[in-house]
Amino acid sequence: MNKQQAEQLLKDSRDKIDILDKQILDLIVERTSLAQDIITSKKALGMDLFDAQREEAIHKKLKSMLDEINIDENLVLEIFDLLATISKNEQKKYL
Ligand SMILES: O=C(O)C(=O)C[C@]1(C(=O)O)C=C[C@@H](O)C=C1
Repeated sequence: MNKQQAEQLLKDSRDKIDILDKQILDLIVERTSLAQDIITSKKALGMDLFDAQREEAIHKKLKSMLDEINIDENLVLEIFDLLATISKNEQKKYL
């Protein structure tokens, strides 16, 4: 690969990352927007905001999906734990 090809490949890759980052952000916003309905339901059902069983089930599901995928499982789980934290912080606004 020559220098020009390498520069083009880097640019193309970064352009794709920019598109994916936008999609990821949109999905985070969409996931977080469910918080109000979730906490409204939980209040009506007398449930706590934190649901350890549900978070454990999400971990289990993710681990199984990551079985065939060669990326760091613990780091991916950390990302999803952060998503749950964002949701919990959002839910707290409606307590
Ligand atoms: O499913 C719920 O009960 C939620 O509140 C959502 C969610 C999540 O973001 O995945 C957040 C907090 C709970 O502890 C469990 C899961």
